[in-house]
Amino acid sequence: MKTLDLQEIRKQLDGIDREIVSLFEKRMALSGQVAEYKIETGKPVYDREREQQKIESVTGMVEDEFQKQAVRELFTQMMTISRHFQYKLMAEHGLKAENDFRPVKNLPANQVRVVYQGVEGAYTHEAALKYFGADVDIYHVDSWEDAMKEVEAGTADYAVLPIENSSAGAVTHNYDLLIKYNNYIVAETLLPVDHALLGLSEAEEGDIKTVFSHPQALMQCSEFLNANRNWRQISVENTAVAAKKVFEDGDPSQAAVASEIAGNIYGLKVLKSSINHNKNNTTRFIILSREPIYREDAGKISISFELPHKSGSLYNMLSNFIYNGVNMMMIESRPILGRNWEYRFFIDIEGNLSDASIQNALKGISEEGSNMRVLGNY
Ligand SMILES: C=C(O[C@@H]1C=C(C(=O)O)C=C[C@H]1O)C(=O)O
Repeated sequence: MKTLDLQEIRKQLDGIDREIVSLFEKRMALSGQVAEYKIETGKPVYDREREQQKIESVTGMVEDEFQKQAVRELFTQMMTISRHFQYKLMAEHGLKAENDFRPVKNLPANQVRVVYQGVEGAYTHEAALKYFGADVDIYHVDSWEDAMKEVEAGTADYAVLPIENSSAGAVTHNYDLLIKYNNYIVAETLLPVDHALLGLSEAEEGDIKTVFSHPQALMQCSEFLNANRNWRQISVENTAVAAKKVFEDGDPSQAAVASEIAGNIYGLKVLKSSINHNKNNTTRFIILSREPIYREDAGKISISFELPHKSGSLYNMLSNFIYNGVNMMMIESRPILGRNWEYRFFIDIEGNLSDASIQNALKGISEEGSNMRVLGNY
């Protein structure tokens, strides 16, 4: 008896679904006609007001609260799909998201000037040497922000900045600087980071009372450092500055957390090597240029955008990747200054700015989110 009922109900469901699919196809065909109109008139795909009216009108057609919510979700999804279809048609007409980026075979490398924050022996210095080699003109400034300014002003061709560490996570301040300055990420380099506890030549581990380093390095070694409860941990601008300070103060109760290379440069002894708890500790550094260029074979794109403080807005934005088959590699959010509890998102995706699928996804995000920026393709 029960099986018979189920079969009967399912037959009815099948009939309704056939109608839904046929209506959906008709709806999409009309959406295609709207796209043609938009191509001719230069109107954008996304019409926020029309979508709001549509949601109000269709939710008004049902009484029950559960059904209202269901109809809202259903139509939000249908209109999202309809927009993606329109972006696709626009791209086929050669209408893509505008950007100033130029593809290049190779990044300019002749007689370039490279800036980093810190002093000699800082990890960023190592990263700059690793990426550019020892033959280019590498100099340093006091802060990450100064490094960004040097590039924006044209005093340096490239800046090297840490952006993410495999154990301590994002270098959040540098995400904010990516927004504040109009520089572009043109490359990245990974540097294994192995911290040592460094002291004066006459010092022993038992003498130590104060440890200086960059807060990121203190975090990466927190298990070791926190096991020595009587040590005071003090933050300074960077690890090499810490090493320099310990040498200059000449106090055997002081130690620095920095690389063994920095220890060599500043004449310090290794009291204990490899004190970071993650033995694969690696920092990702980005290379910035004021020129919006990308290597033809670049495979990763960084973007940022802001979203209305509304349920589902991130979910809807990410559908631009899903519908275009774009793989997302990383997402990070930062508070927007002056707008409490609103966030700016930073996303890395796989792809090249010349890919049609990427152009489609970016067109969608630039229309539907606010202040979308392509930070670089590298
Ligand atoms: C179809 C249109 O394009 C988009 C999709 C909509 C829809 O599918 O109903 C509504 C508004 C637009 O964001 C349109 O402008 O009417």
